[in-house]
Amino acid sequence: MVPTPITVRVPAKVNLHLTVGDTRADGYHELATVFQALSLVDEVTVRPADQSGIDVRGDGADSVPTDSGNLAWKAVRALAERGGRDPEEPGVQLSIHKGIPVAGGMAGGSADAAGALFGLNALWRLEMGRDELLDIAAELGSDVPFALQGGTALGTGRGEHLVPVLARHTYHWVIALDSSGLHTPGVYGELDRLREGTHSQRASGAEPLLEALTSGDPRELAFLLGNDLQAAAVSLRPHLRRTLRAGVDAGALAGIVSGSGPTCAFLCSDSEDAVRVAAELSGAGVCRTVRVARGPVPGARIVGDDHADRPTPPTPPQVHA
Ligand SMILES: C[C@](O)(CO)[C@H](O)COP(=O)(O)OP(=O)(O)OC[C@H]1O[C@@H](n2ccc(N)nc2=O)[C@H](O)[C@@H]1O
Ligand SMILES: Nc1ncnc2c1ncn2[C@@H]1O[C@H](COP(=O)(O)OP(=O)(O)OP(=O)(O)O)[C@@H](O)[C@H]1O
Repeated sequence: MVPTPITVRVPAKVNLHLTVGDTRADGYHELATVFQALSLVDEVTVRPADQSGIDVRGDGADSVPTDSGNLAWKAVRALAERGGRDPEEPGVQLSIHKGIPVAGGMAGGSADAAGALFGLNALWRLEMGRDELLDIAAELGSDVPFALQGGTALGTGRGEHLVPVLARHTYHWVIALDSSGLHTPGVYGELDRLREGTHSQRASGAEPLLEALTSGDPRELAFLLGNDLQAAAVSLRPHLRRTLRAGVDAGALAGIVSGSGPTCAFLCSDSEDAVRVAAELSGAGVCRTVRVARGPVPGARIVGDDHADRPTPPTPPQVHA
């Protein structure tokens, strides 16, 4: 019997808090970050095929590689290696539908890699558990483990060590997409450059923000959003200053550059406010387009299968019950 294709939905992320520490010997920066998964998603479909291939549709699809440079294809190879399979025998067709902006600082490539891992684990019946998938994910990129896990989580190391944060409340966001992407290593490099010879300001610890997440009051959270990479993204794209101001002028509680940017995320009081802010921001001419999103949402999950097929982990430790 030919296995049916499996489609996995995977969320974008925003860093509610991101402290960038020193550069490590391996070239990565030590991070302390709080991720939140948003309802802006990519869908990754995996199906057996005579010849392996990748097709990409949706927003920004033209700038996504369809060869071995695609992070989702690297995930196929990594999973095959770990599972003792030949990824070409039989082949795999990966179909990616992009809803997450490409090179936007919302971990779109990481989401696709997580989707490929999760989908193929099911398609190939490898039955790898959560920890093994997270381990492979971390080898692929710093943001990939969070795309698998979703929700809200504290990330340390280079961002790959996760502790889930229990956030019972839903937050409403407006996402402003820029006309072209930013290269993540370039943004870290710009931060290093800005910091050279200065005692630059670093975001303070994440504890107050974790505290605010337990209250569920978006006003408390808005006050504590912070991203060390924002200064670097704004330095590379000075017009982001105007975008950030326009979102707040439109009625958002606060605006922040998402990760390495250039996407900006605006926290709003409630869903109605988010729709109002999105409409006004869209008319302000400061970004390519806007989206409304909510968070937190779950990590990678098979479409049409909300309960089964997720590797069931032992309950992980949680910050702030
Ligand atoms: C900006 C964030 O999205 C915040 O969550 C992430 O730190 C980036 O994660 P990512 O895109 O998965 O990054 P990776 O693929 O692991 O690394 C890409 C490049 O970003 C820089 N990088 C990334 C993570 C980190 N902790 N320090 C770094 O300096 C390095 O130059 C690295 O070569
Ligand atoms: N599946 C993929 N989707 C998007 N881009 C990909 C993918 N695979 C490889 N890439 C390449 O990676 C680059 C960064 O893409 P991505 O959308 O992951 O950036 P990002 O969201 O800023 O990443 P992050 O927030 O994790 O730093 C793109 O310019 C593209 O060339």
